[in-house]
Amino acid sequence: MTISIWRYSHLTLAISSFFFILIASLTGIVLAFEPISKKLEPYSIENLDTISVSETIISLHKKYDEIISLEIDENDFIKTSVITKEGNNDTFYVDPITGNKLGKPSKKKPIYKFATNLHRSLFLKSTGRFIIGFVSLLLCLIAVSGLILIIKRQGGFLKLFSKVIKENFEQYYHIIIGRYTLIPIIIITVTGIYLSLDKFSLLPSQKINHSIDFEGQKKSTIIFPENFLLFKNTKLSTVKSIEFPFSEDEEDYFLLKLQNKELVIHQYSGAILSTKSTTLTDLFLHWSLLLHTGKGSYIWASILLLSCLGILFFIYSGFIMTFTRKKNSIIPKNNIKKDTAEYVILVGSETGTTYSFANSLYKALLENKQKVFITSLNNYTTYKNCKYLIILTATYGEGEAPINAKTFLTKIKNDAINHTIKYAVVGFGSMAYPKFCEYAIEVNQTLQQQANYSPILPIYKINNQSFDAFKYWAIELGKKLELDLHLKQQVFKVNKQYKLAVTENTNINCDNTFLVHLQPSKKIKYTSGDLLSIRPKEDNIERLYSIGKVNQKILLSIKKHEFGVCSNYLNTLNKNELVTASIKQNPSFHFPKKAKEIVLIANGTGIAPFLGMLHENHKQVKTHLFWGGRTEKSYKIYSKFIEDSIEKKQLHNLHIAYSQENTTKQYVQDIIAVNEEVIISVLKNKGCILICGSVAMMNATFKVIEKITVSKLHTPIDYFKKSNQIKTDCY
Ligand SMILES: Cc1cc2nc3c(=O)[nH]c(=O)nc-3n(C[C@H](O)[C@H](O)[C@H](O)COP(=O)(O)O)c2cc1C
Repeated sequence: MTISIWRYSHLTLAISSFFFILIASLTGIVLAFEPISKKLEPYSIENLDTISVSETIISLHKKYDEIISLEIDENDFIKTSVITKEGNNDTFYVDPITGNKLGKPSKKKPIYKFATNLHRSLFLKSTGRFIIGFVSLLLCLIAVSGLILIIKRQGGFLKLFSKVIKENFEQYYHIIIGRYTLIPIIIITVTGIYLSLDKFSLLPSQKINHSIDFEGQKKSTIIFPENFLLFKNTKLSTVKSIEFPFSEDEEDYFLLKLQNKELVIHQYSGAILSTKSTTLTDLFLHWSLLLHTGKGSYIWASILLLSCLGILFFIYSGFIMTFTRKKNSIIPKNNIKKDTAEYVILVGSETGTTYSFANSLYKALLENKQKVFITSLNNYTTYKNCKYLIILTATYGEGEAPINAKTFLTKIKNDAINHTIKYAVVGFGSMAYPKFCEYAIEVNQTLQQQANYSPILPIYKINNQSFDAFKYWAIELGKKLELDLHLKQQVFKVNKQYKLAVTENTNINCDNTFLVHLQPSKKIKYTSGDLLSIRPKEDNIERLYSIGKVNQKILLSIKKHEFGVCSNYLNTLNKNELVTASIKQNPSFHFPKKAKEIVLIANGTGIAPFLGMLHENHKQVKTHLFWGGRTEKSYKIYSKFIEDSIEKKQLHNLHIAYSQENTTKQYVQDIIAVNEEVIISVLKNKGCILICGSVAMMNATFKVIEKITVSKLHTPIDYFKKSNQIKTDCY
């Protein structure tokens, strides 16, 4: 079964029961406080396993005329009903050793009464009870389908608790909280269903019937109850309740309810007249009540409370995820028939973002007066006049097709075309996954093997939905097609914008690189490794720069590109000029707080976040920096930051590779290979490796590290990536 069937079921169940689940969780939160507050009352009796029923009867008889009943609840409070020496009926919590009255049982507070009624039956009596029971079942199914989704997403049951790749806040915490609340939620729902079945008398009969033969009983000598052997040997910890004989009639008896059985006891001889074990139905009912309500345990009640809060978060995050997916997945309405189109855009998407890219390409082609048809990959069919097939697709699971592309490969393999079609494939994926853009690669390979298909451009892979990268690809496509493809980004959400003043802007060096120092106009939260998002007025396209935090200022290292709108804009800024930008938190690329040894690897401008991290390495954690640049002059621009860190013992080893300095070119991966002992020691000692810079450098570095981990640590590099010991921020 595909992930999407489970996702569909999860979503449908959640939407259909959302309102009732919301009420049940809100009231559940209120009700969870009841057992907690009860537990805080001062009536709990300790060491019930050392006090016998006899001792209790003796002490109560000393103080009161008659005992009617004794009850021990889940909080170890002992409630008794007595007739006092003054002849009055009284019910209170009692101390079994002294017989002293401890306090009166309090009445249920109105808020709890209200919440209980709403929680149990929505104030609708039997109909409400039925709805709530049914909703418990739905919630249980939602939890189970959620579990299956997580297992599928993580790549198997054993990886259930392995690292979750963060796509966005809602998705990430939906999974993280889901993993921890899953078992309590299943317990809440199963016990809820059981309690409902009981209310509708759908459980096997649970009444215990004692049959007592009083005729067969001999007239016995009178023994006082406190001297009954059974009462002497029975400790209060095993007792649920005792009903005392109502009158002196010999046919009136003691009814002793223990945790696992019920006994009828002759009131004069102490003989056991009948014993019946508690039925399984009764036992389950008892446990269902305790587990569903949290009675008797404030730890469990607190877990129930947190689970209800978790459910509220699932409602919120589920809603946001669905809404975003729906908003992203809008395919424009085609205004021509499929067989008229010369351009066909096929989209493979699961959560919808690829559609927004496809839409901007579709609009750009329309603006160029081209005949375009757009649809999803699964809808692929014949296109009579198609000259160009453009495929934009995401990758899911472990390198698999997204939901709306599952049938595409089979279809295209079985479809012979009799005219030439030029094609281009763009893969959307994330480098955080081992099989980066794998499905797009498969699509591209399949097209390569099909007769009559020829590529316009080689496959192009986009990491983390970079619109910049897509725009660049569109320019290349435009050149081939002799069209001006001006893509406009759909902007959904712009983070909070801040004004930053330029405090320093260096001259460009031999590599066209410069440093900008920016001072936020008010206090904002950021750290080295976070990203600064700038949208220049010219094109409003977001550019992301990795931040180094140095002396409470933002340090950016930027390479000026000849036609780069943003890099040229930043390069022309003078001191005190203001830049408008926002911060994108990037917690997966912060300086590790706990690692004992750290390796930082960068090339070119990728060093910027590391300059900040070294500057803030106040604990002087052992740190090695590997940097690759072109020449010694390239290094100059960073030297004062690095030398300062070495002096302050915030950087312990520096390794530099120059690619243009000597006759033999040296790259950062080469100096890593000759310093393999550093990599081994860091990975072995649960240290961390951070890589920042170009994707080409990252891939070359991965190859070298993989060789080291396999040969020296007998572990594939993926293990360290998944355990977060290797982190990247590459572009
Ligand atoms: C559960 C899950 C699995 C993913 N697996 C991969 C993968 O194996 N390879 C990859 O490159 N990207 C993977 N991605 C990233 C998506 O392909 C990427 O975020 C893409 O831009 C999403 O596009 P969409 O919103 O159109 O579905 C995965 C994302 C998720 C949520």
